[in-house]
Amino acid sequence: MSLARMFCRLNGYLQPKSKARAPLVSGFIRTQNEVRHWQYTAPQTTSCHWQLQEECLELSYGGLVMHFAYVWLRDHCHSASCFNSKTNQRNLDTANVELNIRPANTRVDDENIFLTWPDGHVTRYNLSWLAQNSYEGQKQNAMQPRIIWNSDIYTSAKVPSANWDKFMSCDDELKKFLGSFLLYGIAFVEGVPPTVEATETLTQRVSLIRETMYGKMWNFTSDFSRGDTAYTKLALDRHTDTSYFQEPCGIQVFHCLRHEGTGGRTLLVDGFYSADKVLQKTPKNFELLARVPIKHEYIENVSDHRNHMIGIGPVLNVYPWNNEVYMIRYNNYDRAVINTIPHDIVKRWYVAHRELTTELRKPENELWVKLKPGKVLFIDNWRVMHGRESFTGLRQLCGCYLTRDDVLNTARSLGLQA
Ligand SMILES: C[N+](C)(C)CCCC[C@H](N)C(=O)O
Ligand SMILES: O=C(O)CCC(=O)C(=O)O
Ligand SMILES: [Fe+2]
Repeated sequence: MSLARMFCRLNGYLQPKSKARAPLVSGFIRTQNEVRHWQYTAPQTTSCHWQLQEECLELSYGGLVMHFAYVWLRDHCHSASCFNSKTNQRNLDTANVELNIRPANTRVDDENIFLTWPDGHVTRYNLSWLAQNSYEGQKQNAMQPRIIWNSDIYTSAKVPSANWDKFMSCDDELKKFLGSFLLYGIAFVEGVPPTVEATETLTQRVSLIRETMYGKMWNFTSDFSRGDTAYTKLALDRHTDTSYFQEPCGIQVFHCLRHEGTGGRTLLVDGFYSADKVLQKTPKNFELLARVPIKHEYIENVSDHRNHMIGIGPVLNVYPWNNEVYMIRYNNYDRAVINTIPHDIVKRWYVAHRELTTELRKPENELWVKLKPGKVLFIDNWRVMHGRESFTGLRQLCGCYLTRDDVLNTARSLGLQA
């Protein structure tokens, strides 16, 4: 199949199937149930048929017809000399594999297929392993299960908060917490002691903390101690943080330790939900937001703090192979001068940006919460936008950023798909 056709196929399956899908979940982002439906299940039968074709091995097993390129098969040999099963690393030098290699001999037993290569080396492939790792068995499983939400969807899901004691002592509580975090992009823990230390202890159960120029744990008020509007009492419109990093921080944690005054509620908006709306309504605007590179910038010059950060990338970051949005950079405060695209595209980009903003600002998409001492909020900063209402009085907010890979690692170690 040509590469162009492959992308066509992938994109085809991303097209919103407006009639077929459940109304409250996304078309291009599949729901947990749909994913379950697609997941590879263990074969009912062990019978296997194979055929050596010109370029590949055709294998039919467990209800799947699969194709494996010979060079792929040689590269994926897990014999002791080709693969170190202690480190799970490849020993074989792929560059030494003859690109047109073909097996000289083939045999099967109940669970395996054995290929003998021209130099006499024998590879054993477990049939279930092949099925699980085949393109045909894997392709529909590539997306992260997630439920995109507006305020109603999230509220009626009644996602329970985790409880501090259980969270710290019981892996199952952590697993439930991370499960809902992965699905919704936000999750809460309640009953946490209102201190920076407890907040740090809590987050370290989930991940390594990502240290930035704001420090490791931060604890701030409206004292303008840093050159950023976050350190004032002003309202902040919905945004993602650290859009000025080449890799924006994956997760943000907030714990309001104190507030003696009014206002200061936190606003949360699922960016993936709005991106999906743009994709459904005006695909060409989605395309512009996904292709036009935009700079974000953080220039700070106060007392000891001298920082100049630049991050460049589209507002909607999509995987090129399936067009799935995996990260949004949306911060109108920190967006830098646009000088890398010609004026006619600039105008079209503003139109697209306006459509996304209109979606993000629809009141039905806004989830408002008042953070209180004891209630810790985790936000997927690649997906869910946050903002705040202006406030009066003393308000102290602590928190940190987390490294995304470590959060996902913890989720996987507990048996979640991440
Ligand atoms: C969270 N903390 C107060 C430490 C930093 C705030 C960073 C604010 C910046 N404008 C941004 O959106 O990234
Ligand atoms: O004060 C708040 O609630 C949040 C401010 C903010 O956007 C941030 O610190 O990233
Ligand atoms: Fe922020």
